[in-house]
Parts: sequence; C-alpha cells; structure tokens
Amino acid sequence: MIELKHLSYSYDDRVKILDDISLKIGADNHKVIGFMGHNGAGKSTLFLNLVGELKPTSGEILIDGEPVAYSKKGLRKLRRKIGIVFQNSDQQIFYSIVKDDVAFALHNLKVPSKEINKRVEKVLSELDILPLKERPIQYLSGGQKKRVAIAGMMVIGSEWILLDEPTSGLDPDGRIRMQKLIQKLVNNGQRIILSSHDMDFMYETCDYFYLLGKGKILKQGDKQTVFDDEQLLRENKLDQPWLVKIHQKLGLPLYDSEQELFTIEGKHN
Ligand SMILES: Nc1ncnc2c1ncn2[C@@H]1O[C@H](COP(=O)(O)OP(=O)(O)OP(=O)(O)O)[C@@H](O)[C@H]1O
Repeated sequence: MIELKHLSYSYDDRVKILDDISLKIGADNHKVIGFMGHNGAGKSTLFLNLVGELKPTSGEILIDGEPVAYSKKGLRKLRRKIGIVFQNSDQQIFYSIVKDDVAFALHNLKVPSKEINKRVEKVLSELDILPLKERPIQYLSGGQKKRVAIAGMMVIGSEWILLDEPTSGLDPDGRIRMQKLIQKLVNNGQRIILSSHDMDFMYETCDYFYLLGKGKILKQGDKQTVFDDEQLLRENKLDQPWLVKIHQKLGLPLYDSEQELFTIEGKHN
C-alpha cells in the first residue's frame, strides 16, 4: 500500500501544487487506480513525488508502512517497488536500440546477463514487439515507443506501475491494446496507477478513482460515486464518460464497458 501523509508540494515555495494530501492508495486491493484532473491540476507532480523524482515539500510517503528514504539506496529500493512510464516516452529512453534500452535497469540492478536476455525476450514478446528488438528507437512510432518504455518497467517486475497519460497519441487500436496490456499487467500481479484526460478510457479501465483539483483530492471512490457528479466534473473541465451519459440521460443501466453494453442490450433486441 502507498500512503500519503499530509503531503504538500510546491515548485517555488509559494504556490502549493499539492496541498496537504492524505490518502491510502491500494488499501482496498484495487488493481487499477485512476487520477483525474484538469491540465495543471498536479497529477504529474504527484506521480513524480510517488517515484521519488520530487521530494515532498512537507509531509511524507510510506510504502507498505515504511517511509521513503531519499538516499541513493532508498531510492533504488523505491524504484523496485514503483516504476513510472512518462507521458512522453522520449523522456525515458537511455539507449538507442530497443533491447538495450529495455535491459538498462536490469544491468543497473546487477542481474546476470543470461537472465537479462531471457527476461527481455519474454517481455518484448508479451508486448508483441519482439520483431522490434534490434531496431533503433528513434525510428519507432509513438505507440511503439510507449510499449518499449512499458517493457522497461515490466522487466523490473515492480509491484506498482505508474502510467502518465498512457493513451496520449495512440490511435483507437493502440488504445484497445493499452487496455489489454493493463489487464495483462494486472494478471501478472502488478498494480497500476494511471492518469488520463480520456474519461472513457479511465471509466472502462480503472476500478477506483481520485479527482485532483486545487491541490486537494476533491472526490474519490468507485465509478458510480465519481462519475455521477456531472457538475463536479464540469467544474474540473472533465467530460462524463459516454456510458454514464446514456445511463443518466436514456435511463439505461450503468454498464462497466462498451462490450458489456452491447452484449447485454444486444440480447434484449
Ligand atoms: N518543473 C516545474 N517548475 C515549476 N512549475 C511546474 C513545474 N512542473 C509543473 N509545474 C506547474 O505545476 C502545476 C501542476 O503541473 P502538473 O504537470 O503536475 O499537472 P498535470 O495535472 O499533470 O497537468 P496535465 O494534465 O496538463 O499533464 C502546473 O501549474 C505547472 O505549471
């Protein structure tokens, strides 16, 4: 479990981007946890605090009950627990060739070479990018680069993976692949924290939600709790997912996914 205790963060000691936030992420065994909020609400800042790239201005973060230590050793330990895939995959490319880039963290963790090759091959094939193994990353598409960045996280096998805007720049097929990939990570026993402006994607993918605004958590809960409040979403410049709209406006049941809607409603016709 990841616990935030009175966490505040400010880039300039004046404006609090995160203002005295206390919460327990994953306390109820949720697998895919979504953070929502308008542009500049502080989602990325929160994620950077969670992976130790930024240190809280005040307050603290506890992982499984232990406060994060900001020493080299402490941060190495944290990275084995929590990995992040940035919104812009270029930010986390260290090597030019796919397989070297994916192996990078494992070399750092002093994993034996044979084991590294095995793990890299396994992850690349799980992500359907094995044929890209020897390719220079600079020539890959945005969606392929994103998968390489995710592969780099998967090989470490961290318990938590943070995905910052995982669907940005993806086409509808890439979006569906991302959804399946998240499911795969969950099936592997990993837990996901993601942020996105794509409310339909969030609605279908996450099982718990936090709405971030004005430096605070304005609302948290399951789909029904968070997405039913149209006004709060509007105030925070967020759309209601279309499945919630047809539930509220057309009186259909609140379906969890498009697939569920078409399967069940199809049976009625
Ligand atoms: N390195 C920085 N230095 C100073 N201010 C920053 C820095 N990074 C972000 N900010 C400011 O902090 C606030 C929160 O930004 P952040 O990127 O965390 O928001 P976000 O919710 O992730 O936004 P988006 O949805 O646009 O990605 C914004 O006002 C932003 O301008």
